[in-house]
Amino acid sequence: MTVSRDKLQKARRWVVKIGSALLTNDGQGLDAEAIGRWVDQLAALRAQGMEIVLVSSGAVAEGMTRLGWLVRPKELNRLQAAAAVGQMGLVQAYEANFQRHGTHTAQILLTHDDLTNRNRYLNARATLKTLLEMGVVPVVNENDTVVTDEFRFGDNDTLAALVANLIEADAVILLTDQLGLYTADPRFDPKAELISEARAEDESLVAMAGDGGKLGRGGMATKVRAAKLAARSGAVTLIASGREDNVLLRLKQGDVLGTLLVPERTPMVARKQWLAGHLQARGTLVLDAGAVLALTERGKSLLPAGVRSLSGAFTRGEMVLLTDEAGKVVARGLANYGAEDARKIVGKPSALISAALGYISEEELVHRDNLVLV
Ligand SMILES: Nc1ncnc2c1ncn2[C@@H]1O[C@H](COP(=O)(O)OP(=O)(O)O)[C@@H](O)[C@H]1O
Ligand SMILES: N[C@@H](CCC(=O)OP(=O)(O)O)C(=O)O
Repeated sequence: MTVSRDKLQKARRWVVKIGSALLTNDGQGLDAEAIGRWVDQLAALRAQGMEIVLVSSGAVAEGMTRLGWLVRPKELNRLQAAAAVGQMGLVQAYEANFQRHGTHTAQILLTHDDLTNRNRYLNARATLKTLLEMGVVPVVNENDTVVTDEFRFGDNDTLAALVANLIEADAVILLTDQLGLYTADPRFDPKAELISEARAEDESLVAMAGDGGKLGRGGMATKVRAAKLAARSGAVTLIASGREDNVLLRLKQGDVLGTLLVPERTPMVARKQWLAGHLQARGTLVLDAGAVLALTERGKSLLPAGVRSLSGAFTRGEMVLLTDEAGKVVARGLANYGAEDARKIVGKPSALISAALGYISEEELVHRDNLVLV
């Protein structure tokens, strides 16, 4: 197994996207049996301790089937109406199948606006992370009812990548109707060859990736672009056929399937750069001298014991500044506890967290992986 495949295998948080082309069996309505098989695999991955966010297309296609429309309408309002009808079928299918495994699902409908507006972005992030903590599988789609041409993702490959950025997923799995990315569109070029691995930022991929089929929106072009977006926060992207037997389980086992697109920098470096540049700090933790040294010299996580005081109104998962006692910022990082709970545990040894709060999430207040030195 290559080093990069190993990264995919070790990844704990996956965003799995199932495209229209695959879900709707070429316009014959939702492929109920296939959905059942993907859900079985996702439930098995969850049972192995993985966190899964599902991004599912298919609302417009399923709506068209339910309404008896044979041709995809051009008018936005009719497309939106079809999506609203079809979304019911989509969530019913996932809910019923996950119920067989005793797993709850949650419907999340997002627009481009939701991910550019700071408050909505943070709320979407906190909700998704809370659902994952509770063992729920979020089922995400674009909120087709309210989007306008300027503010739509348009394709769910982009949405999947932005969701991966949002929740710092380790990998994005794009399931489609081809075995992966070929050197040219295999529908038109019989000599096209499957690419097993490439850099997500490799510009030559753009020329190879063509448009989608009659149901899908973006084809491989949007998948290649999505891989580049996902790479910003360190996620690897895997494009594979959802029709391969047990494709998700085999990927997790390390089987070499599909096309893997890896960030140029190591995922951890990319993720830290993303953290550093992207999120606005919502609070400040003042560290004692020992904690400053542990972070800056020894590469450690921040424990509650090393914090003298804190300010701000941050919630779990939000960015905080870490300063020394003179007020100099030494690092930025994502807090494992919200301000209210953090106040109850600062200065205390980790062994006392559970007594102070009645629960324990993590023994670190800010984990090393979520921390960037300034
Ligand atoms: N270089 C390429 N390699 C593989 N498939 C390609 C390539 N260029 C274009 N395609 C087309 O992209 C389609 C998949 O994208 P799309 O139809 O949007 O599906 P989805 O709904 O799964 O996103 C394939 O059916 C294929 O014909
Ligand atoms: N929101 C749309 C999905 C758009 C779409 O088809 O995306 P894709 O599967 O990436 O080609 C729907 O549910 O129909």
